[in-house]
Amino acid sequence: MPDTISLQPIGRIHSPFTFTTGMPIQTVAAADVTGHVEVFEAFAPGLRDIEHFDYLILLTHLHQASEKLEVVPFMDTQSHGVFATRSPARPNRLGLSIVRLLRVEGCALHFSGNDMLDGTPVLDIKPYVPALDVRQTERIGWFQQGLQRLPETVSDDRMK
Ligand SMILES: C[S@@+](CC[C@H](N)C(=O)[O-])C[C@H]1O[C@@H](n2cnc3c(N)ncnc32)[C@H](O)[C@@H]1O
Repeated sequence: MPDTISLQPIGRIHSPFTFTTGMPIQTVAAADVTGHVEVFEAFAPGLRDIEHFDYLILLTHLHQASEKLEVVPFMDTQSHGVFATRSPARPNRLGLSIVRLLRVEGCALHFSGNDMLDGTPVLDIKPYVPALDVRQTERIGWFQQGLQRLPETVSDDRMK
């Protein structure tokens, strides 16, 4: 296995958020906040048929985050191992945002549900398919309590 893997962004996020402080922490809590993915021209053929999906999974590089192994998540006051959280500060700084596709204009994918900074590099886009992506589960760890905070929690700069 290689020690490092180099990835090429396929696009970038256009978002109203230029600072992490005060912005939404998850797309599900920011359903009214719009943005768009600018897909770079070289990747345009990969967009064929994408307009037939309501939701997309955006895999992003949260480029302004730091890399941590233990964090106090936005929705908790206790520290957790980063892999038990959705913290942006993590090895490789990968983000996963499920967004609602509003319309496609050329290489621009307009969406609602936005928890990404302006300029966030996009590494991949996948269609969200409930039959593949949804599981019923009761065991959600510390989120069992933490999710109660989701509606009123916004980001701060602790992940820098
Ligand atoms: C908690 S993460 C969740 C991201 C994604 N929904 C996930 O679960 O992987 C969302 C937060 O990441 C931070 N963030 C968003 N875009 C970023 C970027 N490009 N660089 C650094 N931090 C970013 C903001 O603090 C935002 O509130």
